[in-house]
Amino acid sequence: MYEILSSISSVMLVGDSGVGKTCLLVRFKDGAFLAGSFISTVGIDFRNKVMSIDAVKIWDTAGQERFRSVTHAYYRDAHALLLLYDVTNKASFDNIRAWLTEIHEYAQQDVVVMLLGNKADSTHDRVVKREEGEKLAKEFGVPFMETSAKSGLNVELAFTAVAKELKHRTMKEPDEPKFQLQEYVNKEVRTAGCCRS
Ligand SMILES: Nc1nc2c(ncn2[C@@H]2O[C@H](COP(=O)(O)OP(=O)(O)OP(=O)(O)O)[C@@H](O)[C@H]2O)c(=O)[nH]1
Repeated sequence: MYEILSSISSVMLVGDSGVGKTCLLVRFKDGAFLAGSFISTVGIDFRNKVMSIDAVKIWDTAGQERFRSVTHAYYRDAHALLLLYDVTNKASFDNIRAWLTEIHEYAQQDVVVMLLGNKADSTHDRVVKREEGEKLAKEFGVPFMETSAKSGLNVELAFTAVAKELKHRTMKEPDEPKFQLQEYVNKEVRTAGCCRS
């Protein structure tokens, strides 16, 4: 147990309140969707999961502004950040720039950041196109995919991709080629409505 915990990667979920951070974590950890009433995270919470690639400790942060000072303290210990917006909420997408500024301010310089457009199952309520997410991610040089905590779309992939990147960084032989995170994501990603199993 100690060995697992000593090599554990720390992944933090960040983004506006209500974008689905807790649901994404629960979907990944337990394979279930938290339907029903929305209970906002207070401060910070975490769960551990042992994946085939590595063990990860996932920090679920509160999106509400009033808890921001609590979460700032945890940024520097994060190896990877999954930054979420909600495809049905334009403001959460517009706030991504502010989140990235905050990440640059508080997180480690070499932190792995991945942008996730969550709630991709909500076709009727969608207000942010996948292309807009792709464009923003390209602008900031971060990998991107859409996810759904409800359907499970790309949830495992989001965590697997960052875990692979982190593992590669620590285990890499000097002459080994760099792991191409975006290429891996592009190859593995599924789009909403797609029926591949
Ligand atoms: N349709 C749909 N609804 C989702 C999805 N993920 C989360 N939700 C719903 O969105 C609401 C907010 O989800 P949470 O996971 O609590 O949001 P959060 O980002 O953790 O919010 P804070 O804790 O306040 O920061 C809940 O009502 C969820 O049921 C998704 O992928 N699809």
